[in-house]
Amino acid sequence: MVAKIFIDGEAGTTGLQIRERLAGRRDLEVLSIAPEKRKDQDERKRLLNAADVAILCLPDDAAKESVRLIENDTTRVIDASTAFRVDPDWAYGFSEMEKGQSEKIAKARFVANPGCWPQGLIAGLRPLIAAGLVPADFPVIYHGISGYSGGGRQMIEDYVAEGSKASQFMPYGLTFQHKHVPEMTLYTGLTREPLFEPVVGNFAQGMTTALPLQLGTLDKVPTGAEIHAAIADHFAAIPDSFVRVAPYDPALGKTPALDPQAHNGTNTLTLHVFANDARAQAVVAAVYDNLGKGASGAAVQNLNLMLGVSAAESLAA
Ligand SMILES: NC(=O)C1=CN([C@@H]2O[C@H](COP(=O)(O)OP(=O)(O)OC[C@H]3O[C@@H](n4cnc5c(N)ncnc54)[C@H](OP(=O)(O)O)[C@@H]3O)[C@@H](O)[C@H]2O)C=CC1
Ligand SMILES: CC(=O)N[C@@H](CCC(=O)OP(=O)(O)O)C(=O)O
Repeated sequence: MVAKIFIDGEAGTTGLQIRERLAGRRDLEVLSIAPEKRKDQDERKRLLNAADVAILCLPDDAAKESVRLIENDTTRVIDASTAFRVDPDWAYGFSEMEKGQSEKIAKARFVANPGCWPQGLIAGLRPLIAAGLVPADFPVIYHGISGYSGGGRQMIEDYVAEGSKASQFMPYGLTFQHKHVPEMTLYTGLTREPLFEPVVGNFAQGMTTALPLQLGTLDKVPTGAEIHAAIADHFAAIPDSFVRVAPYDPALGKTPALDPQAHNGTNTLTLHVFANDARAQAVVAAVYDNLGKGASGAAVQNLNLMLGVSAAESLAA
């Protein structure tokens, strides 16, 4: 069977990248909307209801509207927005988050694709809380730098227009109420909200995030090797994982592998552990493409799970 896919918001940053990733797939038919009708409710409704899977690449309010426009019981949905990420009726689309998550996604009718920023934190912290190395009420600080495509079409246009005059390093969200905080809290297993300090850089695509850990206040201070082992063991047990864990090297003080653009164009997320046991300090860093594993790559990974297509098959399709 050839599955019909409709990308609502196909002309936007995330939608375009999904289209590119699906180009050449013979197991799918992409239902396209005429550019002049892309905000026409009747035409979107027709296509949403004709699709086997609708992928929503829209602002939150428009994504909620698309879900309301689906009148049948069959169209399945992957939503790239923030609208449904902590909704218990939606499966969270980070398949490597825990054993069994990919099966939940495969069976789900509604899948909320994860936010770009939350994935680096969930990937690095959830295994540490689950292993009891870091308590659930730990005062977590999480920060990182993202390429400007993370801000969508408008931010891309602004940065391109300003060119080299645009800020190289622009911290934002300094009221600490970023829309990703609820999702970060829920899926890491934290009982206290993390302090999140994001930065946009003057480059288009890619991100590096960091979770610094001041471990000296804990009754039992985990070593860097224990932190690395908990994370590596978690991902080793996940089939078809796109999350890699770099080998642990306590002597490594700096590494070009932390370049935010290192994984651009891929669906890979790599975790790195750095630690100084004598100082009871560690950092878990993540490198990935905000438009890859952070958005469109994850959406295609989830689509493949929902259609029962393996990653290898999808490349061959
Ligand atoms: N960029 C990123 O790194 C990531 C983005 N996301 C999320 O994915 C979603 C899409 O983001 P992104 O692709 O960056 O955003 P863009 O602004 O690049 O694209 C959004 C698209 O939706 C269209 N659109 C807006 N309102 C409507 C509407 N009412 N009906 C139909 N189409 C509409 C826009 O058209 P027009 O431009 O003409 O207004 C545009 O084509 C957002 O919810 C975002 O938060 C998730 C993960 C990462
Ligand atoms: C650089 C930049 O502005 N990034 C966006 C996040 C992009 C993203 O992936 O957020 P969603 O998944 O929720 O869309 C932001 O911080 O709001």
